[in-house]
Amino acid sequence: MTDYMMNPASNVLVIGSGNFGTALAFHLASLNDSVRMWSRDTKVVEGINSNHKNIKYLTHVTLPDNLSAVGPDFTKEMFKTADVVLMSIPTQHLRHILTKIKPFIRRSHLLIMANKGIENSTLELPCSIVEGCLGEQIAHNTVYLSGPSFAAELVVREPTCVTVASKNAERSAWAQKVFHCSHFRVYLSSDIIGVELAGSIKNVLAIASGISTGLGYQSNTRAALLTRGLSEMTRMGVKLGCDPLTMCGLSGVGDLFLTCTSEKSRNFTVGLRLAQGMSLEEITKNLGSVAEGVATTKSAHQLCRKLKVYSPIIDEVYQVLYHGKCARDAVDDLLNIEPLHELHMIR
Ligand SMILES: NC(=O)c1ccc[n+]([C@@H]2O[C@H](COP(=O)([O-])OP(=O)(O)OC[C@H]3O[C@@H](n4cnc5c(N)ncnc54)[C@H](O)[C@@H]3O)[C@@H](O)[C@H]2O)c1
Ligand SMILES: O=P(O)(O)OC[C@H](O)CO
Repeated sequence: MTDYMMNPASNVLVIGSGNFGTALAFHLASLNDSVRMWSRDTKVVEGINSNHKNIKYLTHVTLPDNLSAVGPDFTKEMFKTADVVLMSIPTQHLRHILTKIKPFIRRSHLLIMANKGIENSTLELPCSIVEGCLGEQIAHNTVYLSGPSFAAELVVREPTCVTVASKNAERSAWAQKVFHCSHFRVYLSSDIIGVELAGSIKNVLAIASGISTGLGYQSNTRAALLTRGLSEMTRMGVKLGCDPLTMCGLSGVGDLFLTCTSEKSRNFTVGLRLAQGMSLEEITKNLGSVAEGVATTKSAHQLCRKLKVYSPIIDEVYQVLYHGKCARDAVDDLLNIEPLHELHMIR
């Protein structure tokens, strides 16, 4: 029997000390032997090690004694002592960081990716970026985590259910053990692309939902927007060979409901503020944290053109974000499209 099966507690290295990295590190520290968080910012590292606080993200949370910080350099030692390496870096920067840590990654590491998004320069999901940077074997063993999980709720131990997807069932089971506790449940999937695509596109739809709310539209409109958005996501998934049922899971409708209905969502907040007349530049500058949907909108719009997928909502969000289209005109144009058969181009 493999070591981790005998003793599920592990030494964890979390790369990325933002909201989600900090929340996951906090959770993992309660279940595992030791957790180290890597940050590119020396002051964040010092704050965690001297005061048990992250001075930039989730600043109110007191971090436990078995959680320490490392960085800004990467060293061989950090990886040698880790069983689990969890990445929580914004998708547009993932390739750069993976290239840096490549010499230190071993096959024995349980590598978990927690980011959501589609890379602008390549239109690739994180799973393709991992394969391109670290090779087929490591990609085969990597686990992708997604689902409805606000960082701020994880740190108050709100019951949360997520999905992990991997080509390697044993690694998924390991990840399940590493995270599992009474308030954090991990479901399994083998549809990596479906899980990652859903987690990326829901952020674009959350911007749309924020715009709709900001313009004063109410619950009927939101329900229609989410459902028609789900169709766009599903059409993309089907073209990419995913199981359409993945879109009904935690990483699909689960995260779609969460993110499109709450002001706790940064993507929803971006849409809300756009509708209130703020510029995208001003919004992203003041957010203090990444809203992946902003960059993903550009990639999703291009990907739909490439795949020849009908995507009216994604396209309108793209026009608002990148071509200065008035948000109200975008909603009017969506309301004026000719209704098709409801499941048009999905089946
Ligand atoms: N916050 C959440 O509730 C949540 C939940 C689920 C998934 N996610 C996903 O997790 C990922 C990270 O989100 P977050 O909320 O932690 O973002 P964040 O903006 O709070 O933090 C991002 C972290 O990445 C670091 N970073 C940014 N650019 C970098 C670069 N070029 N090199 C190295 N480090 C860099 C920042 O310093 C920061 O520590 C995103 O893909 C997000 O969609 C977030
Ligand atoms: O704050 P958001 O919009 O980035 O959403 C965070 C998570 O993705 C929710 O599952």
